[in-house]
Amino acid sequence: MMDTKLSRLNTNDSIDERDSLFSRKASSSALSSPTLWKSSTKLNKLCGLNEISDSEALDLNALKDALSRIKSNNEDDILSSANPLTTTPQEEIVYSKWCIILVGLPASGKSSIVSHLIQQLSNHLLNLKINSFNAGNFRRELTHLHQNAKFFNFNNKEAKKQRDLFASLALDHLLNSLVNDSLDIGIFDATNSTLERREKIFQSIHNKEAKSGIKINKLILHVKLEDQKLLDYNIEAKTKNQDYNDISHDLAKSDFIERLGMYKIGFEDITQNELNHYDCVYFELLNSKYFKVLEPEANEHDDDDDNEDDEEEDDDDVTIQLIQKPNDKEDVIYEELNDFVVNYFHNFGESYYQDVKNWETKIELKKQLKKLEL
Ligand SMILES: Nc1ncnc2c1ncn2[C@@H]1O[C@H](COP(=O)(O)OP(=O)(O)OP(=O)(O)O)[C@@H](O)[C@H]1O
Ligand SMILES: O=P(O)(O)OC[C@H]1O[C@](O)(CO)[C@@H](O)[C@@H]1O
Repeated sequence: MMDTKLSRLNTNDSIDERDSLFSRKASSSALSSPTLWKSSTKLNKLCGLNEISDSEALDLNALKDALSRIKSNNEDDILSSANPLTTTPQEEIVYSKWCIILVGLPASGKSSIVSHLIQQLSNHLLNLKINSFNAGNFRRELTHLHQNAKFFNFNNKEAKKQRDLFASLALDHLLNSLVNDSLDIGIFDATNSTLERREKIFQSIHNKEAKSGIKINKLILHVKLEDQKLLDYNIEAKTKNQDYNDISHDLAKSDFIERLGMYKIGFEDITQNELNHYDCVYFELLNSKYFKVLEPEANEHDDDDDNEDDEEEDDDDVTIQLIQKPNDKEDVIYEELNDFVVNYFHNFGESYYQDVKNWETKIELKKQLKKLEL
């Protein structure tokens, strides 16, 4: 293990990516066309927050139909949420293929970090084809309705089936894009909260590699949030996302907190033992500030072997922790990914912390004003 000081990259763009992935409206397509769903009467009744309290069954056949449409329609890019993919044939560069699997509770910052990742890598790697595939966007686009917190209850078997289906639609779309070479890096943005889900993901990637003969590098990016102030800010931002259009702020907030509670109960943390079964790199980003990097070779080491002195966090001057120094890989994408996580705080996290601070100050001022008015 070794400690390293973070260093600033030249690119220090100011960022306000709040809800950028959610506010990007998907382009029109067969999938988003309302006519596809006209026959599904159940869908019309599904989970309006103000209307009904529980999740009802989705028409799974209609969704499977949607899946086959995705498979047969490659230019259908509705639900991926990044930059347009452009390449100039004469300048075409051959990159290795990567699937980045996000793991993390709702509002931990996954989608925000994904948009930062896309921004940085697109800036640094010429003609890189990178895109994110968000399971929540598939849910929203395919149902056009608000799912309330009950939909995220892990004991709700029907809802779980549906969530798994939306996730598999997103993953399928991602993997197809990788093997048909319309994509170099596919980012799978979902909570991916359970061991069962993660095993399915790795199995799907394995099957796709076997069928296509194309090597897909795998990376888990585990986004953790343990700072209550940051979480409060994120939850506030979440009340403005597409799940809560036309819902009052207070109702949206309490519903999202309930949703988060469901996920906290159902979430299965990634263990060393689990990682040992996957051939993947593992990055962890805690509070958008501290990180860990684990490479497959290092996965056999037990965490307990780590020297406790090395694990001290220095809040004033950001210290990062490397479980193992990454090998000198020649893969330019690997280098960039590593650079992204190592320098995340200086390039992106710092301005996010500033936003949170400003928000807190605003709230404090409002409180003081209210007191004066009384
Ligand atoms: N690292 C970050 N940088 C900037 N803003 C952030 C960051 N993390 C969280 N936020 C803020 O918190 C909000 C919620 O975070 P985000 O949507 O990225 O979480 P998420 O883990 O993708 O949530 P979900 O799983 O519910 O979709 C964002 O809209 C943004 O305002
Ligand atoms: O299928 P999973 O892993 O629960 O993740 C997808 C879900 O996560 C969320 O982002 C949680 O807020 C939802 O928008 C989405 O439906």
